[in-house]
Amino acid sequence: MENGAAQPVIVAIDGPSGTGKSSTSKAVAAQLGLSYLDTGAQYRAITWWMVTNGIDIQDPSAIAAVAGKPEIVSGTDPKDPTITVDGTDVAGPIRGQDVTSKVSAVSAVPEVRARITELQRSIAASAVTGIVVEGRDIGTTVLPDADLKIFLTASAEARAARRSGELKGADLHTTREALVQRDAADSSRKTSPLAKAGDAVEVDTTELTLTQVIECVVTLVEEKRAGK
Ligand SMILES: Nc1ncnc2c1ncn2[C@@H]1O[C@H](COP(=O)(O)OP(=O)(O)O)[C@@H](O)[C@H]1O
Ligand SMILES: Nc1ccn([C@@H]2O[C@H](COP(=O)(O)OP(=O)(O)O)[C@@H](O)[C@H]2O)c(=O)n1
Repeated sequence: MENGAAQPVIVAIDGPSGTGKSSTSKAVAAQLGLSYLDTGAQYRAITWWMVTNGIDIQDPSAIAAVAGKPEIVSGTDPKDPTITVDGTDVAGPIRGQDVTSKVSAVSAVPEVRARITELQRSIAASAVTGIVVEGRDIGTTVLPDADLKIFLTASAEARAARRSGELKGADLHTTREALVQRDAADSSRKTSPLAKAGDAVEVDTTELTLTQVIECVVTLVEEKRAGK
């Protein structure tokens, strides 16, 4: 389109846990009038369903056999993102320790990834003004043609401190160990591991405030839109 009629803009934000993906993505999307998709919430939601239905998390073939069953719906308003499974609001339970400790095993199963990836692509394709999609494999696998790809990083210490702050004073060492372990599992799985796309812009957020990270990403999106 020419003369200012904006094309939908697709922004992929990837990175390990606690680098600021969710906070940054929501703020950038709200500021720019874009939709927002938290793909981690979708993997957490399918994990919640597996746990609730007594599926053996150690058995990839058992997970694969039922991967198509739960209906996962994501609300993409950055000011009020929602997530339901078969009509039940699971926004609270998916953040619990039980789901967090099992999500890497469930999300490593190729049938789970195929199902969720298809859902993510259809949500992105239907975003009228565009969308900010955050996760682990968005730039590499889900939306390889995204207009802008960002890869957020931060030291394990900074990420653990941020997370234990959220978990109301959870032990820093335990939080750090769990986080590093989950990153290792996510980075080493065979199917679309956590990885930086070759054409992604890497932003180390260790020494940046959240406001600085948001400003940085908004500027990058605006530069892209201006055709720089
Ligand atoms: N640059 C930053 N500096 C300090 N705290 C941050 C920064 N970015 C995010 N946070 C805080 O760290 C926590 C984790 O951020 P979040 O956006 O959920 O990360 P992710 O989605 O990558 O796991 C949140 O409490 C958030 O407010
Ligand atoms: N695109 C994605 C997003 C999340 N995930 C999985 O989902 C888990 C939870 O993601 P999340 O974004 O909610 O995690 P946090 O960064 O919030 O801790 C990750 O640890 C991955 O196992 C994935 O495999 N691919």
